[in-house]
Amino acid sequence: MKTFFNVEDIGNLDQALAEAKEIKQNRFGFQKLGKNKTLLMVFFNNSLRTRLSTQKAALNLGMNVIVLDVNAGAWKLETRRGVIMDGDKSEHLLEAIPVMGCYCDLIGVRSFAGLKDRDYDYAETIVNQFVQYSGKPVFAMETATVHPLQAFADLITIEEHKKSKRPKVVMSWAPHCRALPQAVPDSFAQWMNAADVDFVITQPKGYELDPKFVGNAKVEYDQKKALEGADFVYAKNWSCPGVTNPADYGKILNKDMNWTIDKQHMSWTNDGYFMHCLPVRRGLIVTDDVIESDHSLVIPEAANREISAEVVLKKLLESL
Ligand SMILES: NCCC[C@H](NC(=O)CCC(=O)O)C(=O)O
Ligand SMILES: NC(=O)OP(=O)(O)O
Repeated sequence: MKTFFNVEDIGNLDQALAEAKEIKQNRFGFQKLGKNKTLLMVFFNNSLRTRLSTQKAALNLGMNVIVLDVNAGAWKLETRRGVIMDGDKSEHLLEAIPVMGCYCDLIGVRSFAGLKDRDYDYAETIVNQFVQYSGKPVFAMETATVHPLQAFADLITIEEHKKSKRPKVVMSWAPHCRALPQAVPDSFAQWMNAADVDFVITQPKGYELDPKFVGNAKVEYDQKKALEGADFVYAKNWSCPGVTNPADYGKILNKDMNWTIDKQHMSWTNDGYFMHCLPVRRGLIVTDDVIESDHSLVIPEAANREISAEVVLKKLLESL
């Protein structure tokens, strides 16, 4: 595996899940693979889980790890080409990327959508420059449109908790006070479409995700109908993806608190589990009683981030 952005990159999904199970039982079994290899993690945005779990996974594999927080100590980076750099940006991304590539063997990049220019975000402009100019394998730690380490960890968690061969998984939009990217729901949809689950997306009108991620998923605008019989409820906010109206890209169109996942919402499910990638805003996305209940999987999901990252790093190391 030379890059990790989409579900296809991991190869056969059943095999990847089997590998995750094996690694979970023996996380230090491949220490030789990472010896004298360096992972560079580049963060343009905040992180708790991705930062810690990916670093832990690399250490499990015997790797060395360097972390760069671009906004805390590095030179401010210019990303546009053809500009006179007489502002506050001291260095161009086109020099910074190959320089970063000199010091490592693998690069993880976190660079969220700016939510201002849909074409710029959906072309994955920043991360593709890392792929093109770093000379090293690059993987997503949440980019403008994908967060595959999260989706893979979520799938592992569903596999561990499912009570039927083909569970019903419902991804529900929920309200939020800030405009959030679509990377988490995009990737979750992509991975659920590839997995052996009955997948439904529910959202208010105007929040339709990009068709390339929705694929053949069922879209149900009535949240109650969608949640009926659900085995897993995957809550997430996202801002307007601008599919039906490009001018609305990145906007908050709706803050309807009837979409907040509370006890009543969970009572419509098949004794379902609650899931969220975290960080989560209580009172907006989910109520305290639901996230604290014994049917909340938010901590096991976060724990499985170490496992998804280890499988991915192992595959990238094997291809060096
Ligand atoms: N990596 C997990 C989610 C990251 C991001 N959430 C956020 O920015 C939440 C910030 C806040 O609640 O203020 C998102 O939705 O893509
Ligand atoms: N779920 C997730 O990616 O969390 P962080 O943003 O804290 O890394």
